[in-house]
Amino acid sequence: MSQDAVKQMKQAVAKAAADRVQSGMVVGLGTGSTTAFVIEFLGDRLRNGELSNIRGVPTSFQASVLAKQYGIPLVTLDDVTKIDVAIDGADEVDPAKNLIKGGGAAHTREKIVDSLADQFLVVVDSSKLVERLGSTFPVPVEVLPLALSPVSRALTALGGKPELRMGVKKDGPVITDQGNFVLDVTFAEIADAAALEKTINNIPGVLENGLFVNVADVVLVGELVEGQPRVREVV
Ligand SMILES: O=C(CO)[C@H](O)[C@H](O)COP(=O)(O)O
Repeated sequence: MSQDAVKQMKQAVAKAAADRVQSGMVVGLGTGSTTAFVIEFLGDRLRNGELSNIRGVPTSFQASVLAKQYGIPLVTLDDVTKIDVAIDGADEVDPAKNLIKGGGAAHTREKIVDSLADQFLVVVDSSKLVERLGSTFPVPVEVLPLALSPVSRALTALGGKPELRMGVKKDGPVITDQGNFVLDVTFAEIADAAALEKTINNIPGVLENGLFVNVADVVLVGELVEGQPRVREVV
């Protein structure tokens, strides 16, 4: 599929999600290329007066920068007791709306914000839909640097193949917004994603992993039908 086709799907689903936000809402702002369009469309709606008084809770440095650029006031988790909706992307979505996230190394903050929201709305293009989690994307695991070796051994003992995520346009490993490393862990098969999510998080030195089981409420999918962008909801 061409880059342009993927962009059209991402823009269509981002617009549909941004259109669901109402004035006065506190909105969790996800990370990635699809949510970048969501933030842009929210900014458009604020600017043209369609929307007012929203506040954003960013899930990453990227989301903060974009929100400031598009005029969305930001708050922290100390400032609000309620997030009305969180809008975030995903790397894989299974038929039960379970996810793998963390392609942008932001899954730790994303899981906090997305889990707190009254509604967690996932925005993906159709290439992200899979029958089984782990079939196209490894499980990202954020790890404290000092625990890299023992955590890698523990993940290998679980049947995974951990690989330290390396930077692009940077020598050395990716450093998360919290100052940690990311291990991308490939599993031959993930039979029980809920159990694996808990097991990985129980390894000392692991901050969070990218399995999001029973967190998503709504999944919107951007697709191209006969060359035209269309959005549908996973039911
Ligand atoms: O989990 C994420 C970042 O940690 C992203 O939401 C995920 O990688 C999807 O990104 P994109 O919208 O660019 O495809």
